[in-house]
Amino acid sequence: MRLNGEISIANVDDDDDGDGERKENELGLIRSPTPTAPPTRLVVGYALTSKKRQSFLQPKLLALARSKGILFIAVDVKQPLSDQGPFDVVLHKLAGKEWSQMIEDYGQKNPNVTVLDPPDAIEHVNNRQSMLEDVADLNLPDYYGNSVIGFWALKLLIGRVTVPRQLVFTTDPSSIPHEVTKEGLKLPLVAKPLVVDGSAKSHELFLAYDKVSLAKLEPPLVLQEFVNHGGVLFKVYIIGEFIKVVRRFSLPDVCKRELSKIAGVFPFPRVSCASASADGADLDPKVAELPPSPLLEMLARELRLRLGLQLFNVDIIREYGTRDLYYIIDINYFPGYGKMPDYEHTFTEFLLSLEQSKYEKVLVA
Ligand SMILES: O=P(O)(O)O[C@H]1[C@H](O)[C@@H](OP(=O)(O)O)[C@H](OP(=O)(O)O)[C@@H](OP(=O)(O)O)[C@H]1O
Ligand SMILES: Nc1ncnc2c1ncn2[C@@H]1O[C@H](COP(=O)(O)OP(=O)(O)O)[C@@H](O)[C@H]1O
Ligand SMILES: [Mg+2]
Ligand SMILES: [Mg+2]
Repeated sequence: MRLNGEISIANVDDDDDGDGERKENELGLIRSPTPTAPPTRLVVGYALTSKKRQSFLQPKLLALARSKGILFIAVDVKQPLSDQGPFDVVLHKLAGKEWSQMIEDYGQKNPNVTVLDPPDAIEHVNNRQSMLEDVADLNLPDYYGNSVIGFWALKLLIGRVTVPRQLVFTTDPSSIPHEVTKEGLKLPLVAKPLVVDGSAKSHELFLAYDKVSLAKLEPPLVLQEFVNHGGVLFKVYIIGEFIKVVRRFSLPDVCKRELSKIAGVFPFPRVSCASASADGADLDPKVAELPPSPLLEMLARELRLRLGLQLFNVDIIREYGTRDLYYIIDINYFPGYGKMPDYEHTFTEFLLSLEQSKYEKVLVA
């Protein structure tokens, strides 16, 4: 922590590419980007892809953070982390074992630095099988004090959360039709690459209308039952204890008639990723109604603890025709926060809360 801003020295040449981010000088000292900048309270090192830097490190975030004494500094992934900084927080989303190992070692050697988030926790949600295991295991009665009354009150008041049935295939696509029949998975099915590695390919999904065509798919993949949900999904952004839910357009429902007439597997575009939000759209109120806040709060809290992550979002759909049956279909580490309304305020507050909790720990110790 730099409550006194003791290592700041003024140098207007600091921000040499004009992006508002702070740079280090040759001595590794951190300098204020403008002579009037407030004292440095928190130094955040970031290791992000250029796509992520563009979408996340927007000028409005950098400017607000700077006004609160938070500095963002690019990590040089080719140099040892311990030779850089010093950082209070390291924010990262990069693929690869080498980086994971580097950040893991750094976190262990520097327990005072907050690494957002631990690489093993990220790896867990980068696999479409393990990402949903924690949801499937959520024990709602336990959460509400193990009482039968609590369980029913919860179900009636705020709804049920589950995951679609799914199977994993790692080899031999020719066995898929038989396995799907044996396990009684219902058509249509969504085929998703097993591992999410940030590549476009890991988001190439298919909708399968018949079993025979499933043999054409390329493992490793998961096959997940498609759940009709009225074409709208809820993206629940989590930043520490903060939650924000938005509506996004999703795939349209598939009716029985359509299913009986069509055969094949069809790629579909990343509908829900489009920045066009469904929030202002003229939607059926039953489809548009947001999941109840207590449900989202419970889910976010429980998942944050179970997953060991502070930065993630969850894609939730509500089964069409039900008022309260929710399915979690996807969990993303460090998602596109840049599309979240007011993200710059939320993220800045979050970073300051990390500083505050460190400060409180020091006082207690
Ligand atoms: O999986 P869905 O629900 O579509 O959400 C995606 C994933 O989190 C992407 O991460 P990844 O590709 O690692 O899975 C992320 O891309 P980046 O992290 O590469 O930016 C997208 O950010 P935006 O493209 O900013 O929306 C976000 O919308
Ligand atoms: N089981 C499902 N039922 C209905 N629609 C689904 C299901 N799984 C995925 N979708 C649709 O496909 C989109 C992409 O799937 P998702 O699992 O979120 O993958 P990605 O990680 O690429 O976003 C979702 O936003 C939703 O529109
Ligand atoms: Mg998704
Ligand atoms: Mg995803």
